Amino acid sequence: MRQRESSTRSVPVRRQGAAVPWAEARIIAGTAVQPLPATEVTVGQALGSTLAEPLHARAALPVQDVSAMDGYAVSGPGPWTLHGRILAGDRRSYPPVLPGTAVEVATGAALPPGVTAVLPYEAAHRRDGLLRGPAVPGRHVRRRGEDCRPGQLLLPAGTPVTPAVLGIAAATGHDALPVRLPPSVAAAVTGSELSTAGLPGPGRVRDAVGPMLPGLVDALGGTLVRRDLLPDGAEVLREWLGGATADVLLLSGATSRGAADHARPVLAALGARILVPGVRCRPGHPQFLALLPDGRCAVGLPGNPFAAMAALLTLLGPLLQALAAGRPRPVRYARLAVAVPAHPVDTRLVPVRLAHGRAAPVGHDAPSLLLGAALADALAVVPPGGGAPVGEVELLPLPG
Ligand SMILES: Nc1nc2c(c(=O)[nH]1)N[C@H]1C(S)=C(S)[C@@H](COP(=O)(O)OP(=O)(O)OC[C@H]3O[C@@H](n4cnc5c(N)ncnc54)[C@H](O)[C@@H]3O)O[C@H]1N2
Ligand code: MOO
Repeated sequence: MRQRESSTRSVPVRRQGAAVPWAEARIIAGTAVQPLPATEVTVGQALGSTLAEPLHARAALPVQDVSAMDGYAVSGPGPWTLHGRILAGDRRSYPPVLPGTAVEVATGAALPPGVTAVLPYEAAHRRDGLLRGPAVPGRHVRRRGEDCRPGQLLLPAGTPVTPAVLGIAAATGHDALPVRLPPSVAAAVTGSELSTAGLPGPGRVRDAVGPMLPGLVDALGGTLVRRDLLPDGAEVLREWLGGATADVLLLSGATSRGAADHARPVLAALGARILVPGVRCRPGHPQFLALLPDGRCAVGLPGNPFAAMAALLTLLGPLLQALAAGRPRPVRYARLAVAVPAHPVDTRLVPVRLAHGRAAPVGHDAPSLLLGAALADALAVVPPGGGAPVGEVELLPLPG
């Protein structure tokens, strides 16, 4: 398995209302919205957000010459006579270390002028009041600014704020960071047959989409701030859309063209423009992307649970990336362990396990069933074409 940057391609013109090829649907989602406004938060609050501006070092690291080892800071060739001890954090000012003398130092201790090397305890011998050992000039001395200079560009805007980013920001003197917070997502899971507890039974289907949403949204870079289970009905959906204030709205179920499938007509009545009317993929072809008059997007997820997951990974990822103005995530590829038949015209999203750089299909991938996805590490993107795919396929990683 290896990684590549995703490429930017132009979107061809096509018949209005027709389902869109999978890759094109993702490009449309990734260009449908403007980035959210930037905000300043403390370093402690920034995890999971995206840098809105480049991060520069506010100070040199290290800020002064320091020892990289516990031992003796020596001047010139040995043997040396030993004078005093300096610990990390010691703010007293020490006189220069003269040739032929040494001072005991802790790792991180500031080195006085005149030090030419640090001799670790393990390499030092003390006898007859003298210190001896191999002190190569410059060895175990960390010079001021050798890790980074003040003002140095450390990270570009668009970098996801990970634990390491918090650490380097704090180390170079930042207390607050300009970021774009993870976009907020509100979801309406629709279906009068759905229940949230107990056994499924005649006319009762346990909601399998709702429980997936927090983890999937989080893995794609957003935060699920609201999740409601709604009965079928145009009015209830209209009311929900009117009250949902999140950056992105998700509707699961009701995406198709049946008597209880209200999502598209309700959005049309609200003045939404359908950007992606359907996606040429399996499962998940009834998914859609709509642009509301206020500039927010609504994503329609098919009710079948594995189809809902496939749709979420297809459209929500690029949409959240665009809202956060995040740098493109590396695209992962792997070779399929066995030949997987391609569909003549639709992209297939196939649950696979990864081992030894190969992707092996796990089966159990009916649109209504999440067992394959639960067994899998990723969904393999098998492009259309009829014959068995050759070479590598793109992977959509699954959280966990
Ligand atoms: N005439 C057509 N019918 C259908 C088409 C089509 O193209 N033409 N597409 C089929 C495909 S593919 C899918 S997927 C579904 C999508 O349907 P909806 O999004 O309208 O969803 P529902 O009809 O409400 O439900 C479909 C199925 O999934 C079950 N479901 C719904 N929500 C959940 C949930 N949260 N947890 C578990 N199961 C859920 C629901 O009970 C139905 O069995 O349309 C096909 N029909
Ligand atoms: O495409 Mo549906 O989304 O097969 O289950």
